[in-house]
Amino acid sequence: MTILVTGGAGYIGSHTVLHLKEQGEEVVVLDNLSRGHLDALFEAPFYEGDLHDEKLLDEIFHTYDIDAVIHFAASSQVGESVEDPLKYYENNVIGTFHLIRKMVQHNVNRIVFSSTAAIYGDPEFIPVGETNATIPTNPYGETKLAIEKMLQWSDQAYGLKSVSLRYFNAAGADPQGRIGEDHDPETHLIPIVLQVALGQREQVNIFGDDYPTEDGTCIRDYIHVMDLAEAHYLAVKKLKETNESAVYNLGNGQGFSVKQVIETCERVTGVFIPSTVSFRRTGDPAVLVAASDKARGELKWIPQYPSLEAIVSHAWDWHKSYPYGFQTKLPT
Ligand SMILES: NC(=O)c1ccc[n+]([C@@H]2O[C@H](COP(=O)([O-])OP(=O)(O)OC[C@H]3O[C@@H](n4cnc5c(N)ncnc54)[C@H](O)[C@@H]3O)[C@@H](O)[C@H]2O)c1
Ligand SMILES: O=c1ccn([C@@H]2O[C@H](COP(=O)(O)OP(=O)(O)O[C@H]3O[C@H](CO)[C@@H](O)[C@H](O)[C@H]3O)[C@@H](O)[C@H]2O)c(=O)[nH]1
Repeated sequence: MTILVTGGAGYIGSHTVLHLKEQGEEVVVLDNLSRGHLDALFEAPFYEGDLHDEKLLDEIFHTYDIDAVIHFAASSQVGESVEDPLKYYENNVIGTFHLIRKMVQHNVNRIVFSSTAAIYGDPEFIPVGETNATIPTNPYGETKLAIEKMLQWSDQAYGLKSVSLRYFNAAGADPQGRIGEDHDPETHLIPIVLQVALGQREQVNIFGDDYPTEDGTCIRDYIHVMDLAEAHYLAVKKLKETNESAVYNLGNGQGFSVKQVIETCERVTGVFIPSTVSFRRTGDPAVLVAASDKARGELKWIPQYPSLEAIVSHAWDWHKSYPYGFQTKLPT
């Protein structure tokens, strides 16, 4: 297959590109490098450009016979989306609109879309199944939900088949240490805690300890980035086999509080992690834990690295080798 990966120089995208290449698939990458890194890419044809650039999309779809698109390119920070919602509507909703319009015009009719647990908002039932109500608590989740709906209507109208993968919290790194998570600024919990372990930050700021959870801090379901990569591969194959649209949650089904994540990082790194408690971050739901039985059953998806220790330990290996990101690999 030839697969166009948008956002393929980003964190989850680059791990998926690596996995697809290892499975022998052809990959073409489109990324505007606003958050991605050339160093994260493995020998794939690369277009530096934007989803909004329809001429560039025409060029890609003319040049390659694309079997499917895996669409990661987006803005994806919950806090930023609350502060600047229009950025999220522009980059996520309008950006995807251009992509879908060009796919329809060029008769490319399979897409795997990066959706998110954030579309559920503060779920009534835990673990959250795909049929739970979708009431986002932040603009980021709203834009992802709008895209899911755009995809559903595009299936009905144009026969565009999609799999929306609602992932919970991506974490970890390539177990062989070739690539990892490099965001500047970093906003995700695990890399921030590891930056404290590396001595790059003085402490972790815990966003609220007055949530209705056992220790008062937010609970999330952390899923290894390579397990997400495999789920994308399985989703593309399923789309090709069945030609049916679907929606799947992707998580481990186990929740960890912010404090438990910090404790796990202390165990893995052997370093004491100082922390302080501040106000809640607006838009954060208290608990997000996935029911992923549907993906396990229909995609035959079996996460290989479900333990938080393994996830943190792969992330730690990468951060130790590249303490300030891709530009700073230390000699081994
Ligand atoms: N990280 C998570 O925990 C998580 C969880 C659920 C869903 N997601 C979704 O998964 C996807 C990937 O997330 P990530 O953590 O790898 O993010 P990331 O920021 O590392 O990757 C996104 C990539 O898309 C590129 N990009 C952004 N806007 C673009 C545009 N308009 N045109 C071209 N390229 C553009 C960026 O340069 C970056 O390389 C996103 O859609 C995100 O919403 C992430
Ligand atoms: O310095 C920090 C950073 C985070 N947190 C907390 O840690 C948890 C995890 O936060 P973070 O790593 O920023 O992830 P989320 O905000 O849960 O969002 C991630 O996970 C979502 C799915 O659950 C995705 O949709 C988003 O794209 C992705 O960024 C949250 O409770 C935060 O409040 C802190 O307490 N301190």
